[in-house]
Amino acid sequence: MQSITPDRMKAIDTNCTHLGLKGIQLMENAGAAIARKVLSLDVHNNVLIVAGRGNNGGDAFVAARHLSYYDNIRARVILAGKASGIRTKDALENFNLLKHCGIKGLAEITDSTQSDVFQWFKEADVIVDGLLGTGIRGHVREPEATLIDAINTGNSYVVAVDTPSGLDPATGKGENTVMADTTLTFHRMKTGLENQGEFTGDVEVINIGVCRDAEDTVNRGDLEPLLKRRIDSHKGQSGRVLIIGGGRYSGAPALSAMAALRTGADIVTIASPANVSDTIASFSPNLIVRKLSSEILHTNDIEILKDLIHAHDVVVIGMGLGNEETIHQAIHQILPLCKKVVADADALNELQLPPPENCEMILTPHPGEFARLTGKEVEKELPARAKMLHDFSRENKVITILKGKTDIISDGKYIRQNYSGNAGMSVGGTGDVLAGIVGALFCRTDAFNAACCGAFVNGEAGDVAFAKKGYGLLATDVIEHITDIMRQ
Ligand SMILES: NC(=O)C1=CN([C@@H]2O[C@H](COP(=O)(O)OP(=O)(O)OC[C@H]3O[C@@H](n4cnc5c(N)ncnc54)[C@H](O)[C@@H]3O)[C@@H](O)[C@H]2O)[C@@H](O)CC1
Ligand SMILES: [K+]
Repeated sequence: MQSITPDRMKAIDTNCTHLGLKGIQLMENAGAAIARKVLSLDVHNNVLIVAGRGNNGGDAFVAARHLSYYDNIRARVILAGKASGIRTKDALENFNLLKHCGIKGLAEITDSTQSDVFQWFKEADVIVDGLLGTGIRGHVREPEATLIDAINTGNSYVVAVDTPSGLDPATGKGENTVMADTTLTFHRMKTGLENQGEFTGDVEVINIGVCRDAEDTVNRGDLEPLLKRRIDSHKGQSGRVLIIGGGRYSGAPALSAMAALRTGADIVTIASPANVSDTIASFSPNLIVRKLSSEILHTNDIEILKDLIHAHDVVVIGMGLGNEETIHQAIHQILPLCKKVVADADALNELQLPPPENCEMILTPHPGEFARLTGKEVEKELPARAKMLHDFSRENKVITILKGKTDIISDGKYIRQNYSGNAGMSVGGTGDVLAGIVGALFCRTDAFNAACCGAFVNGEAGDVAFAKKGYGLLATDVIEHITDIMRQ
């Protein structure tokens, strides 16, 4: 089973909420599993539950409630800080229930002078460590630091909730960290727990009932980290996208550019052949257009394009270019100059794969284009289609979004599906919109995440547009609703 980062786990948790599985349900399963683990130990008459003010503490409160059912167990709870400081609704609800559970002792610790309470550490057969989980940030502060020392000082058996408190669950590094005998981590192994050792003890992965779709499909939890922006960020920091398109058509690159702007890119430039550049510029005052020398994309323009490529983070190439040998030659010379590329439409013709070294490439084919790329008919059934996409992406070292009723995205390692979108989006131009969205996101995150979230945002914006316009929706309507999805 593959390990995941704490950030990925957070995205999966949030996706669960959006699918209708509440965090408090997962918390109940997590806490009940901790209690079962305590009950399985040979000696468990005195159990001390040490809880923080986040959801890791919430899991610990649930465990305390489950343990309080047994007359032969003296379950006592120490909260790090004051009850008024409990930060999440789920944790607070579970804390409040403890009043009704006959808990044998409940203390709120703010400093190390509460010596009578510290006696509880010495009396405990088992300590449940629910101080800090995947929400830990920076060096451990008080009162958690003192409580971690107290846990480590005694001879009790220590069960860590999700991760030993103090450990960085992404890297496995820890300074002031609980030394657990066993760690029960939830849903999947975390990257920082893989090398089970002095902090973690044995690590068990516990199923807490996460729905499959929270992990296998793209949802809000994947997108949310991309919506945050530093208040002091300045122009350019949120992404500079260069669109290379147009010549045969003028609308396509403009749609990509507007979509990239609405997705939050700071600077979007269109480099387009001379015959269409004025037309493209006339579509909107928001567009910056660089006129190229010829009527089609040509190798003569490579020097101009080289400077433009260096001045942007991501190149989105292909929309409306046309399908001629001169254009293919130009594209072959352009791609080695790029670090990050989204290749769509005409750039998918005669494309040489794998991409040049140091060029990360996202492809956005529809089934017809994908059939041309692979030289094979596209599988009709979803699992076979997904495998085909996975194998293609792995062999060619690209990230691919195969557009369809269900979009499938793969980087050759993982496969994800996107359910957002609707039949109204079969209208022309929505593919150009998708490429622009993906380009803007690719400035801010890794290629696979940009591809997944791009497909999701495009489909969600299309769904809002469909609710208003039905089958009359246009690609420009999808663009208008990108901001509904990209708002926090
Ligand atoms: N739906 C969910 O989100 C679920 C979360 N679960 C649990 O929730 C945990 C994550 O919960 P949270 O995101 O609330 O985070 P945590 O409970 O891990 O930690 C957040 C709390 O710790 C404090 N804190 C952070 N860094 C600190 C430091 N360096 N020193 C002292 N205090 C610090 C914060 O101020 C906050 O009060 C997981 O590890 C798991 O145990 C489970 O209940 C399953 C479901
Ligand atoms: K913990």
